[in-house]
Amino acid sequence: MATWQDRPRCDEAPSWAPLLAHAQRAFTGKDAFDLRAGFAADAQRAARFSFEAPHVRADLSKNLIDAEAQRLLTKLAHECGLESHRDALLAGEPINASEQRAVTHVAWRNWAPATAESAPAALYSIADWRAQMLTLADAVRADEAITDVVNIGIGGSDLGPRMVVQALSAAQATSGPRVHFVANMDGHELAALLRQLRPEQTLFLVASKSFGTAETMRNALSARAWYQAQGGADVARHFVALSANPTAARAFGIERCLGFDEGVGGRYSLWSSIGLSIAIAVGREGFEALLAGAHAMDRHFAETPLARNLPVQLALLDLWYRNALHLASRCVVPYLHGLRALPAYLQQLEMESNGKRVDAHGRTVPFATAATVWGQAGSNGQHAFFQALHQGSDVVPVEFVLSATAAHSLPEHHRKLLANALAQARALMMGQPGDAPERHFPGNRPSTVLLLPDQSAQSIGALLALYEHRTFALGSLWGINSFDQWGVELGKRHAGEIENALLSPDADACAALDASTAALVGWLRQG
Ligand SMILES: O=P(O)(O)OC[C@H]1O[C@H](O)[C@H](O)[C@@H](O)[C@@H]1O
Repeated sequence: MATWQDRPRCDEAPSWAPLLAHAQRAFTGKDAFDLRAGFAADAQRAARFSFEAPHVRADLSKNLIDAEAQRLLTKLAHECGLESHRDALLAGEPINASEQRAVTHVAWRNWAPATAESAPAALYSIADWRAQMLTLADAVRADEAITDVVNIGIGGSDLGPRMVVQALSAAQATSGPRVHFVANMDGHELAALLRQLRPEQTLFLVASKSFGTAETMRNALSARAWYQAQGGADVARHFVALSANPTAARAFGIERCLGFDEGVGGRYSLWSSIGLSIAIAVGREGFEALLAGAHAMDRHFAETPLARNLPVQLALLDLWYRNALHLASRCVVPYLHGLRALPAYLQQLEMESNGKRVDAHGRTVPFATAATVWGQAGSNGQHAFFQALHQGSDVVPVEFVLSATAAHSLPEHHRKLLANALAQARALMMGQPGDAPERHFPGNRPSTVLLLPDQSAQSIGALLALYEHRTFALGSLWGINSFDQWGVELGKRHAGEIENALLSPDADACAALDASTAALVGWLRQG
Protein backbone atom coordinates (compact mmCIF):
# COMPACT_ATOMS: atom_id res chain seq x y z
CA MET A 1 0.00 0.00 0.00
CA ALA A 2 1.38 3.40 -1.00
CA THR A 3 2.06 5.93 1.76
CA TRP A 4 0.66 9.41 1.30
CA GLN A 5 4.05 10.77 0.20
CA ASP A 6 4.78 8.22 -2.50
CA ARG A 7 1.33 7.12 -3.60
CA PRO A 8 0.76 6.78 -7.34
CA ARG A 9 -1.21 9.33 -9.31
CA CYS A 10 -4.42 7.95 -10.89
CA ASP A 11 -2.79 7.50 -14.32
CA GLU A 12 0.05 5.48 -12.76
CA ALA A 13 -2.29 3.02 -11.01
CA PRO A 14 -2.91 -0.46 -12.50
CA SER A 15 -6.68 0.13 -12.89
CA TRP A 16 -6.34 3.34 -14.92
CA ALA A 17 -5.91 1.69 -18.34
CA PRO A 18 -8.73 -0.86 -17.79
CA LEU A 19 -10.96 1.99 -16.61
CA LEU A 20 -10.37 4.05 -19.75
CA ALA A 21 -10.74 0.94 -21.92
CA HIS A 22 -14.06 0.14 -20.24
CA ALA A 23 -15.28 3.70 -20.89
CA GLN A 24 -14.27 3.42 -24.53
CA ARG A 25 -15.86 0.00 -24.97
CA ALA A 26 -19.11 0.39 -23.04
CA PHE A 27 -19.82 4.14 -23.02
CA THR A 28 -19.04 5.35 -26.54
CA GLY A 29 -20.34 4.52 -29.98
CA LYS A 30 -23.76 3.34 -31.03
CA ASP A 31 -24.03 0.57 -28.43
CA ALA A 32 -23.03 2.92 -25.62
CA PHE A 33 -24.57 2.46 -22.19
CA ASP A 34 -28.07 3.89 -21.92
CA LEU A 35 -29.63 4.73 -18.56
CA ARG A 36 -33.07 3.49 -19.57
CA ALA A 37 -31.63 0.11 -20.57
CA GLY A 38 -29.46 0.13 -17.43
CA PHE A 39 -32.54 0.34 -15.22
CA ALA A 40 -34.43 -2.23 -17.30
CA ALA A 41 -31.57 -4.72 -17.03
CA ASP A 42 -30.87 -4.31 -13.31
CA ALA A 43 -33.71 -4.24 -10.80
CA GLN A 44 -31.16 -3.37 -8.11
CA ARG A 45 -29.73 -0.36 -9.92
CA ALA A 46 -31.39 2.32 -7.75
CA ALA A 47 -30.28 0.54 -4.56
CA ARG A 48 -26.80 -0.31 -5.88
CA PHE A 49 -26.01 3.31 -6.61
CA SER A 50 -27.64 4.83 -3.51
CA PHE A 51 -25.58 5.89 -0.52
CA GLU A 52 -26.31 6.90 3.05
CA ALA A 53 -24.12 9.32 4.95
CA PRO A 54 -24.93 11.44 8.01
CA HIS A 55 -27.71 13.91 7.10
CA VAL A 56 -27.32 13.18 3.38
CA ARG A 57 -28.82 10.49 1.16
CA ALA A 58 -27.44 10.26 -2.33
CA ASP A 59 -28.97 8.69 -5.42
CA LEU A 60 -26.25 8.25 -8.02
CA SER A 61 -28.21 5.72 -10.07
CA LYS A 62 -29.16 8.13 -12.86
CA ASN A 63 -25.51 8.58 -13.81
CA LEU A 64 -23.70 7.19 -16.84
CA ILE A 65 -21.96 4.50 -14.87
CA ASP A 66 -22.24 0.72 -14.46
CA ALA A 67 -21.18 -1.82 -11.87
CA GLU A 68 -17.89 -2.53 -13.66
CA ALA A 69 -16.96 1.17 -13.80
CA GLN A 70 -17.81 1.51 -10.13
CA ARG A 71 -15.68 -1.53 -9.29
CA LEU A 72 -12.69 -0.27 -11.26
CA LEU A 73 -13.00 3.24 -9.81
CA THR A 74 -13.06 1.97 -6.23
CA LYS A 75 -10.09 -0.27 -6.98
CA LEU A 76 -8.28 2.74 -8.43
CA ALA A 77 -8.89 4.71 -5.22
CA HIS A 78 -7.31 1.89 -3.19
CA GLU A 79 -4.35 1.69 -5.55
CA CYS A 80 -3.81 5.46 -5.29
CA GLY A 81 -3.43 5.25 -1.52
CA LEU A 82 -6.45 7.49 -0.95
CA GLU A 83 -7.00 6.03 2.52
CA SER A 84 -3.48 6.78 3.72
CA HIS A 85 -3.66 10.30 2.28
CA ARG A 86 -7.02 10.85 4.00
CA ASP A 87 -5.56 9.54 7.27
CA ALA A 88 -2.61 11.93 6.91
CA LEU A 89 -5.02 14.85 6.40
CA LEU A 90 -6.99 13.87 9.49
CA ALA A 91 -3.85 13.28 11.57
CA GLY A 92 -2.66 16.83 10.93
CA GLU A 93 0.38 15.79 8.88
CA PRO A 94 1.90 18.50 6.64
CA ILE A 95 0.12 17.44 3.44
CA ASN A 96 0.08 20.99 2.01
CA ALA A 97 3.63 20.56 0.74
CA SER A 98 3.99 23.76 -1.30
CA GLU A 99 3.25 25.80 1.83
CA GLN A 100 4.82 23.24 4.20
CA ARG A 101 1.91 23.01 6.56
CA ALA A 102 -0.87 20.80 7.86
CA VAL A 103 -4.48 21.24 6.85
CA THR A 104 -6.51 21.90 9.97
CA HIS A 105 -10.11 22.76 9.07
CA VAL A 106 -11.30 19.34 10.26
CA ALA A 107 -9.74 20.00 13.67
CA TRP A 108 -12.00 23.07 13.94
CA ARG A 109 -14.99 20.75 14.02
CA ASN A 110 -13.58 18.75 16.89
CA TRP A 111 -11.65 16.15 14.97
CA ALA A 112 -9.06 14.86 17.45
CA PRO A 113 -5.89 13.70 15.73
CA ALA A 114 -5.12 10.04 16.40
CA THR A 115 -1.79 10.74 18.03
CA ALA A 116 -1.08 13.88 19.99
CA GLU A 117 2.53 13.92 18.73
CA SER A 118 1.41 14.18 15.11
CA ALA A 119 -0.84 17.16 15.79
CA PRO A 120 0.48 20.62 14.98
CA ALA A 121 0.69 22.96 17.96
CA ALA A 122 -2.08 25.12 16.47
CA LEU A 123 -4.62 22.40 17.19
CA TYR A 124 -4.30 23.07 20.90
CA SER A 125 -5.30 26.74 20.46
CA ILE A 126 -8.48 25.97 18.57
CA ALA A 127 -10.61 25.48 21.68
CA ASP A 128 -9.48 28.88 23.01
CA TRP A 129 -10.03 30.69 19.72
CA ARG A 130 -13.49 29.13 19.39
CA ALA A 131 -14.41 30.00 22.99
CA GLN A 132 -13.45 33.63 22.34
CA MET A 133 -15.46 33.70 19.16
CA LEU A 134 -18.60 32.24 20.69
CA THR A 135 -18.34 34.55 23.70
CA LEU A 136 -18.15 37.54 21.38
CA ALA A 137 -21.10 36.20 19.35
CA ASP A 138 -23.15 35.89 22.56
CA ALA A 139 -22.22 39.42 23.57
CA VAL A 140 -23.12 40.90 20.19
CA ARG A 141 -26.46 39.07 20.14
CA ALA A 142 -27.23 40.34 23.62
CA ASP A 143 -26.19 43.94 22.85
CA GLU A 144 -29.35 45.77 21.89
CA ALA A 145 -27.33 48.77 20.75
CA ILE A 146 -25.95 46.74 17.82
CA THR A 147 -28.62 46.23 15.16
CA ASP A 148 -26.39 45.53 12.14
CA VAL A 149 -23.26 43.46 11.61
CA VAL A 150 -21.26 43.80 8.40
CA ASN A 151 -18.81 41.07 7.36
CA ILE A 152 -16.19 42.59 5.06
CA GLY A 153 -14.24 39.83 3.31
CA ILE A 154 -13.88 38.12 -0.06
CA GLY A 155 -13.36 34.59 -1.42
CA GLY A 156 -13.27 32.15 1.46
CA SER A 157 -13.72 34.97 3.95
CA ASP A 158 -17.10 35.69 2.34
CA LEU A 159 -18.63 32.86 0.31
CA GLY A 160 -18.97 30.20 3.02
CA PRO A 161 -20.23 32.47 5.82
CA ARG A 162 -22.56 34.34 3.43
CA MET A 163 -24.08 31.10 2.15
CA VAL A 164 -24.49 29.52 5.59
CA VAL A 165 -26.11 32.65 7.02
CA GLN A 166 -28.50 32.72 4.06
CA ALA A 167 -29.26 29.02 4.41
CA LEU A 168 -29.86 29.05 8.14
CA SER A 169 -31.76 32.31 8.29
CA ALA A 170 -34.04 31.06 5.51
CA ALA A 171 -34.84 28.03 7.66
CA GLN A 172 -35.25 29.58 11.09
CA ALA A 173 -36.27 32.86 12.61
CA THR A 174 -33.12 34.49 13.94
CA SER A 175 -33.18 36.79 16.93
CA GLY A 176 -29.82 38.56 16.65
CA PRO A 177 -28.84 41.64 14.67
CA ARG A 178 -29.12 41.81 10.88
CA VAL A 179 -26.00 40.34 9.24
CA HIS A 180 -24.75 41.80 5.94
CA PHE A 181 -21.88 40.87 3.65
CA VAL A 182 -19.67 43.10 1.53
CA ALA A 183 -17.08 41.55 -0.75
CA ASN A 184 -16.72 43.39 -4.03
CA MET A 185 -14.11 46.03 -4.73
CA ASP A 186 -16.91 47.76 -6.65
CA GLY A 187 -17.83 50.56 -4.26
CA HIS A 188 -21.51 50.25 -5.19
CA GLU A 189 -21.84 47.26 -2.87
CA LEU A 190 -20.48 49.03 0.21
CA ALA A 191 -22.00 52.42 -0.59
CA ALA A 192 -25.50 50.95 -1.00
CA LEU A 193 -25.24 49.20 2.34
CA LEU A 194 -23.78 52.15 4.25
CA ARG A 195 -26.80 54.24 3.25
CA GLN A 196 -28.94 51.91 5.40
CA LEU A 197 -26.68 51.89 8.48
CA ARG A 198 -26.11 54.02 11.57
CA PRO A 199 -22.55 54.05 12.86
CA GLU A 200 -23.36 53.67 16.56
CA GLN A 201 -25.52 50.61 15.82
CA THR A 202 -23.10 48.85 13.46
CA LEU A 203 -20.35 46.32 14.08
CA PHE A 204 -17.87 45.69 11.24
CA LEU A 205 -16.10 42.33 11.04
CA VAL A 206 -13.03 42.57 8.84
CA ALA A 207 -12.52 38.95 7.75
CA SER A 208 -9.24 38.17 6.04
CA LYS A 209 -6.90 35.29 6.69
CA SER A 210 -3.92 37.23 5.35
CA PHE A 211 -5.15 40.69 6.26
CA GLY A 212 -3.65 41.89 3.03
CA THR A 213 -6.31 41.22 0.39
CA ALA A 214 -6.81 44.34 -1.72
CA GLU A 215 -10.63 44.32 -1.86
CA THR A 216 -11.03 43.73 1.86
CA MET A 217 -8.48 46.34 2.85
CA ARG A 218 -10.12 48.89 0.55
CA ASN A 219 -13.61 48.16 1.87
CA ALA A 220 -12.41 48.20 5.49
CA LEU A 221 -10.65 51.56 5.02
CA SER A 222 -13.79 53.04 3.45
CA ALA A 223 -16.03 51.59 6.19
CA ARG A 224 -13.80 53.08 8.87
CA ALA A 225 -13.69 56.45 7.09
CA TRP A 226 -17.49 56.42 6.86
CA TYR A 227 -17.82 55.46 10.53
CA GLN A 228 -15.57 58.34 11.61
CA ALA A 229 -17.11 60.84 9.19
CA GLN A 230 -20.51 60.05 10.70
CA GLY A 231 -19.19 60.97 14.13
CA GLY A 232 -18.27 57.46 15.30
CA ALA A 233 -15.53 57.73 17.89
CA ASP A 234 -15.04 54.16 19.11
CA VAL A 235 -13.29 52.20 16.37
CA ALA A 236 -12.12 49.67 18.98
CA ARG A 237 -15.74 48.73 19.78
CA HIS A 238 -17.13 48.86 16.26
CA PHE A 239 -14.40 47.00 14.32
CA VAL A 240 -13.25 43.42 14.91
CA ALA A 241 -10.66 41.59 12.80
CA LEU A 242 -10.94 37.87 11.98
CA SER A 243 -7.50 36.87 10.82
CA ALA A 244 -4.53 34.53 11.01
CA ASN A 245 -2.37 37.66 10.86
CA PRO A 246 -3.17 39.70 14.02
CA THR A 247 -0.02 41.81 13.55
CA ALA A 248 -1.31 43.16 10.25
CA ALA A 249 -4.76 43.75 11.79
CA ARG A 250 -3.21 45.82 14.57
CA ALA A 251 -1.06 47.73 12.10
CA PHE A 252 -4.30 48.51 10.25
CA GLY A 253 -5.68 49.95 13.48
CA ILE A 254 -7.97 47.16 14.70
CA GLU A 255 -7.09 46.01 18.20
CA ARG A 256 -9.63 43.24 18.70
CA CYS A 257 -8.62 40.25 16.56
CA LEU A 258 -10.06 36.74 16.67
CA GLY A 259 -7.30 34.48 15.45
CA PHE A 260 -6.95 31.16 13.72
CA ASP A 261 -4.08 29.09 12.41
CA GLU A 262 -2.47 29.17 8.96
CA GLY A 263 -3.51 25.54 8.39
CA VAL A 264 -7.08 26.66 7.71
CA GLY A 265 -7.31 27.38 3.97
CA GLY A 266 -9.44 30.36 2.98
CA ARG A 267 -12.08 28.28 1.19
CA TYR A 268 -12.22 25.88 4.16
CA SER A 269 -12.43 28.59 6.82
CA LEU A 270 -16.10 29.04 7.68
CA TRP A 271 -15.64 26.65 10.64
CA SER A 272 -12.98 28.87 12.19
CA SER A 273 -13.07 32.43 13.56
CA ILE A 274 -14.01 33.49 10.02
CA GLY A 275 -17.44 32.06 10.92
CA LEU A 276 -18.19 34.74 13.53
CA SER A 277 -20.92 36.22 11.31
CA ILE A 278 -22.60 32.78 11.30
CA ALA A 279 -22.40 32.49 15.10
CA ILE A 280 -23.86 36.00 15.45
CA ALA A 281 -26.69 35.15 13.05
CA VAL A 282 -27.67 31.77 14.49
CA GLY A 283 -26.22 31.81 17.99
CA ARG A 284 -23.82 29.53 19.82
CA GLU A 285 -26.07 26.44 19.58
CA GLY A 286 -26.57 26.94 15.87
CA PHE A 287 -22.84 27.23 15.24
CA GLU A 288 -22.09 24.18 17.37
CA ALA A 289 -24.76 22.23 15.49
CA LEU A 290 -23.10 23.21 12.20
CA LEU A 291 -19.78 21.86 13.50
CA ALA A 292 -21.47 18.68 14.78
CA GLY A 293 -23.02 17.99 11.37
CA ALA A 294 -19.64 18.45 9.69
CA HIS A 295 -17.97 16.25 12.30
CA ALA A 296 -20.46 13.46 11.61
CA MET A 297 -19.50 13.64 7.93
CA ASP A 298 -15.80 13.65 8.90
CA ARG A 299 -16.38 10.38 10.75
CA HIS A 300 -18.17 8.89 7.75
CA PHE A 301 -15.26 9.91 5.49
CA ALA A 302 -12.70 8.53 7.95
CA GLU A 303 -14.41 5.25 8.79
CA THR A 304 -16.58 4.04 5.91
CA PRO A 305 -15.08 1.57 3.41
CA LEU A 306 -14.35 3.31 0.11
CA ALA A 307 -17.08 1.38 -1.72
CA ARG A 308 -19.79 2.98 0.49
CA ASN A 309 -17.97 6.20 1.32
CA LEU A 310 -20.07 9.02 -0.15
CA PRO A 311 -17.41 11.74 -0.60
CA VAL A 312 -15.12 9.15 -2.18
CA GLN A 313 -17.80 7.78 -4.51
CA LEU A 314 -18.73 11.32 -5.62
CA ALA A 315 -15.06 12.10 -6.28
CA LEU A 316 -14.75 8.90 -8.31
CA LEU A 317 -17.81 9.83 -10.33
CA ASP A 318 -16.24 13.26 -10.97
CA LEU A 319 -13.03 11.56 -12.13
CA TRP A 320 -14.99 9.17 -14.36
CA TYR A 321 -16.85 12.02 -16.05
CA ARG A 322 -13.80 14.25 -16.43
CA ASN A 323 -11.14 11.73 -17.45
CA ALA A 324 -12.99 8.75 -18.92
CA LEU A 325 -16.04 10.39 -20.55
CA HIS A 326 -14.36 13.79 -21.10
CA LEU A 327 -17.20 15.95 -19.76
CA ALA A 328 -15.99 19.45 -19.00
CA SER A 329 -18.62 20.81 -16.64
CA ARG A 330 -21.05 19.95 -13.88
CA CYS A 331 -24.24 21.84 -13.12
CA VAL A 332 -25.29 22.20 -9.47
CA VAL A 333 -28.90 23.13 -8.82
CA PRO A 334 -29.93 23.54 -5.18
CA TYR A 335 -33.72 23.39 -4.95
CA LEU A 336 -33.38 25.48 -1.82
CA HIS A 337 -33.60 29.24 -1.85
CA GLY A 338 -31.34 29.34 1.24
CA LEU A 339 -28.58 27.53 -0.66
CA ARG A 340 -28.79 29.72 -3.76
CA ALA A 341 -25.13 30.69 -3.25
CA LEU A 342 -23.99 27.04 -3.34
CA PRO A 343 -22.77 27.15 -6.97
CA ALA A 344 -20.60 30.22 -6.24
CA TYR A 345 -19.24 28.61 -3.08
CA LEU A 346 -18.43 25.40 -4.99
CA GLN A 347 -16.73 27.35 -7.76
CA GLN A 348 -14.14 28.48 -5.24
CA LEU A 349 -13.98 25.20 -3.33
CA GLU A 350 -13.53 22.97 -6.36
CA MET A 351 -11.94 25.17 -9.01
CA GLU A 352 -9.48 26.91 -6.69
CA SER A 353 -8.59 23.61 -5.02
CA ASN A 354 -8.22 21.43 -8.10
CA GLY A 355 -7.93 23.82 -11.04
CA LYS A 356 -4.24 22.98 -11.55
CA ARG A 357 -2.15 21.54 -14.34
CA VAL A 358 0.80 20.30 -12.32
CA ASP A 359 0.77 17.69 -9.59
CA ALA A 360 2.17 18.01 -6.07
CA HIS A 361 5.61 17.01 -7.42
CA GLY A 362 5.55 19.76 -10.05
CA ARG A 363 4.93 17.41 -12.99
CA THR A 364 2.48 18.45 -15.69
CA VAL A 365 -0.48 16.09 -15.52
CA PRO A 366 -1.48 14.38 -18.77
CA PHE A 367 -5.22 14.50 -18.03
CA ALA A 368 -7.92 17.11 -17.48
CA THR A 369 -8.50 18.41 -13.93
CA ALA A 370 -11.23 20.52 -12.28
CA ALA A 371 -14.42 20.69 -14.30
CA THR A 372 -16.27 23.98 -14.55
CA VAL A 373 -18.93 24.09 -11.83
CA TRP A 374 -21.92 26.25 -12.50
CA GLY A 375 -25.62 26.52 -11.74
CA GLN A 376 -28.22 28.42 -9.79
CA ALA A 377 -31.17 27.73 -7.54
CA GLY A 378 -34.07 25.63 -8.77
CA SER A 379 -36.71 26.05 -9.85
CA ASN A 380 -35.37 29.37 -11.25
CA GLY A 381 -32.79 27.59 -13.41
CA GLN A 382 -35.53 25.61 -15.18
CA HIS A 383 -36.55 28.84 -16.86
CA ALA A 384 -33.04 29.67 -17.98
CA PHE A 385 -30.44 27.04 -18.84
CA PHE A 386 -32.40 23.78 -18.53
CA GLN A 387 -33.21 24.06 -22.23
CA ALA A 388 -29.53 23.40 -22.94
CA LEU A 389 -29.37 20.60 -20.37
CA HIS A 390 -32.24 18.77 -22.09
CA GLN A 391 -31.54 19.49 -25.75
CA GLY A 392 -28.13 21.15 -26.05
CA SER A 393 -25.17 19.53 -27.79
CA ASP A 394 -23.17 18.92 -24.57
CA VAL A 395 -23.93 16.33 -21.93
CA VAL A 396 -23.70 18.03 -18.53
CA PRO A 397 -24.17 16.00 -15.34
CA VAL A 398 -26.63 17.80 -13.08
CA GLU A 399 -26.54 17.69 -9.29
CA PHE A 400 -29.89 18.31 -7.59
CA VAL A 401 -29.66 19.28 -3.91
CA LEU A 402 -32.97 18.89 -2.07
CA SER A 403 -34.37 19.03 1.42
CA ALA A 404 -37.13 16.55 2.33
CA THR A 405 -38.82 19.11 4.55
CA ALA A 406 -39.24 22.86 4.62
CA ALA A 407 -39.23 25.18 7.61
CA HIS A 408 -41.92 27.50 6.25
CA SER A 409 -45.63 26.96 6.57
CA LEU A 410 -46.50 26.84 2.87
CA PRO A 411 -46.61 23.06 2.26
CA GLU A 412 -47.93 23.35 -1.29
CA HIS A 413 -44.75 25.19 -2.25
CA HIS A 414 -42.43 22.50 -0.99
CA ARG A 415 -44.34 19.64 -2.58
CA LYS A 416 -44.29 21.42 -5.93
CA LEU A 417 -40.61 22.29 -5.55
CA LEU A 418 -39.67 18.65 -4.88
CA ALA A 419 -41.89 17.43 -7.71
CA ASN A 420 -40.15 19.82 -10.09
CA ALA A 421 -36.68 18.66 -9.10
CA LEU A 422 -37.52 14.97 -9.46
CA ALA A 423 -39.35 15.69 -12.71
CA GLN A 424 -36.31 17.39 -14.20
CA ALA A 425 -34.03 14.51 -13.23
CA ARG A 426 -36.48 12.00 -14.67
CA ALA A 427 -37.03 13.99 -17.88
CA LEU A 428 -33.27 14.34 -18.41
CA MET A 429 -32.97 10.57 -18.21
CA MET A 430 -36.12 9.44 -20.01
CA GLY A 431 -36.16 11.94 -22.85
CA GLN A 432 -39.05 11.74 -25.32
CA PRO A 433 -39.37 11.04 -29.02
CA GLY A 434 -40.71 14.12 -30.78
CA ASP A 435 -43.06 14.42 -33.72
CA ALA A 436 -40.75 17.20 -34.93
CA PRO A 437 -36.95 17.36 -34.47
CA GLU A 438 -37.15 20.40 -32.21
CA ARG A 439 -39.55 18.52 -29.94
CA HIS A 440 -37.27 15.52 -29.58
CA PHE A 441 -35.58 15.02 -26.19
CA PRO A 442 -32.67 12.59 -26.51
CA GLY A 443 -32.70 11.57 -22.83
CA ASN A 444 -29.92 9.48 -21.26
CA ARG A 445 -28.71 12.69 -19.59
CA PRO A 446 -27.14 12.08 -16.18
CA SER A 447 -27.99 13.48 -12.77
CA THR A 448 -27.37 12.97 -9.07
CA VAL A 449 -29.75 13.73 -6.21
CA LEU A 450 -28.38 14.75 -2.82
CA LEU A 451 -31.20 14.73 -0.31
CA LEU A 452 -31.04 16.40 3.10
CA PRO A 453 -33.68 15.66 5.75
CA ASP A 454 -34.04 19.38 6.49
CA GLN A 455 -32.18 22.69 6.32
CA SER A 456 -30.92 22.51 9.90
CA ALA A 457 -27.44 23.60 10.87
CA GLN A 458 -26.40 19.94 11.23
CA SER A 459 -27.54 19.08 7.74
CA ILE A 460 -25.88 22.11 6.16
CA GLY A 461 -22.67 21.34 8.08
CA ALA A 462 -22.70 17.75 6.86
CA LEU A 463 -23.38 18.79 3.25
CA LEU A 464 -20.48 21.24 3.18
CA ALA A 465 -18.07 18.76 4.79
CA LEU A 466 -19.20 16.26 2.15
CA TYR A 467 -18.23 18.69 -0.61
CA GLU A 468 -14.89 19.47 1.07
CA HIS A 469 -13.94 15.80 1.36
CA ARG A 470 -15.09 15.07 -2.18
CA THR A 471 -12.82 17.88 -3.41
CA PHE A 472 -9.88 16.59 -1.39
CA ALA A 473 -10.43 13.00 -2.57
CA LEU A 474 -10.56 14.05 -6.22
CA GLY A 475 -7.41 16.19 -5.87
CA SER A 476 -5.72 13.27 -4.13
CA LEU A 477 -6.52 10.88 -7.00
CA TRP A 478 -5.20 13.45 -9.45
CA GLY A 479 -2.04 13.86 -7.35
CA ILE A 480 -2.81 17.56 -6.88
CA ASN A 481 -2.23 19.67 -3.77
CA SER A 482 -5.81 20.90 -3.21
CA PHE A 483 -4.77 23.39 -0.54
CA ASP A 484 -2.70 26.03 -2.32
CA GLN A 485 -3.80 28.61 -4.93
CA TRP A 486 -0.78 30.17 -6.59
CA GLY A 487 -2.85 30.83 -9.71
CA VAL A 488 -4.57 33.84 -8.14
CA GLU A 489 -1.35 35.79 -7.57
CA LEU A 490 -0.37 36.99 -11.05
CA GLY A 491 -3.51 39.05 -11.66
CA LYS A 492 -3.06 40.78 -8.30
CA ARG A 493 0.46 41.89 -9.33
CA HIS A 494 -0.73 43.26 -12.65
CA ALA A 495 -3.56 45.15 -10.91
CA GLY A 496 -1.04 47.23 -8.94
CA GLU A 497 0.89 48.12 -12.09
CA ILE A 498 -2.26 49.04 -14.01
CA GLU A 499 -3.66 51.11 -11.15
CA ASN A 500 -0.47 53.16 -11.25
CA ALA A 501 -0.89 53.61 -15.00
CA LEU A 502 -4.51 54.74 -14.50
CA LEU A 503 -3.40 57.27 -11.91
CA SER A 504 -0.42 58.68 -13.71
CA PRO A 505 -0.89 61.61 -16.12
CA ASP A 506 2.35 60.53 -17.79
CA ALA A 507 1.95 58.67 -21.14
CA ASP A 508 5.10 56.68 -20.34
CA ALA A 509 3.30 54.99 -17.46
CA CYS A 510 1.83 52.64 -20.07
CA ALA A 511 5.16 51.91 -21.74
CA ALA A 512 5.61 48.59 -19.98
CA LEU A 513 2.08 47.40 -20.80
CA ASP A 514 1.03 45.37 -23.83
CA ALA A 515 -0.66 47.37 -26.61
CA SER A 516 -4.19 46.21 -25.82
CA THR A 517 -3.99 47.01 -22.09
CA ALA A 518 -2.29 50.33 -22.83
CA ALA A 519 -5.08 51.31 -25.24
CA LEU A 520 -7.76 50.38 -22.70
CA VAL A 521 -5.99 52.41 -20.01
CA GLY A 522 -5.89 55.31 -22.48
CA TRP A 523 -9.66 55.14 -23.03
CA LEU A 524 -10.30 54.96 -19.29
CA ARG A 525 -8.10 57.96 -18.62
CA GLN A 526 -10.21 59.96 -21.08
CA GLY A 527 -13.25 59.01 -18.95
O1 LIG B 1 -8.97 35.76 3.61
P1 LIG B 1 -8.06 36.49 2.70
O2 LIG B 1 -6.61 36.33 3.07
O3 LIG B 1 -8.46 37.94 2.60
O4 LIG B 1 -8.20 35.87 1.26
C1 LIG B 1 -9.38 35.97 0.53
C2 LIG B 1 -9.30 35.11 -0.73
O5 LIG B 1 -8.40 35.69 -1.64
C3 LIG B 1 -7.30 35.00 -2.17
O6 LIG B 1 -6.84 35.68 -3.29
C4 LIG B 1 -7.54 33.54 -2.47
O7 LIG B 1 -7.74 33.29 -3.83
C5 LIG B 1 -8.70 32.93 -1.70
O8 LIG B 1 -8.39 31.60 -1.43
C6 LIG B 1 -8.99 33.67 -0.44
O9 LIG B 1 -10.10 33.06 0.21
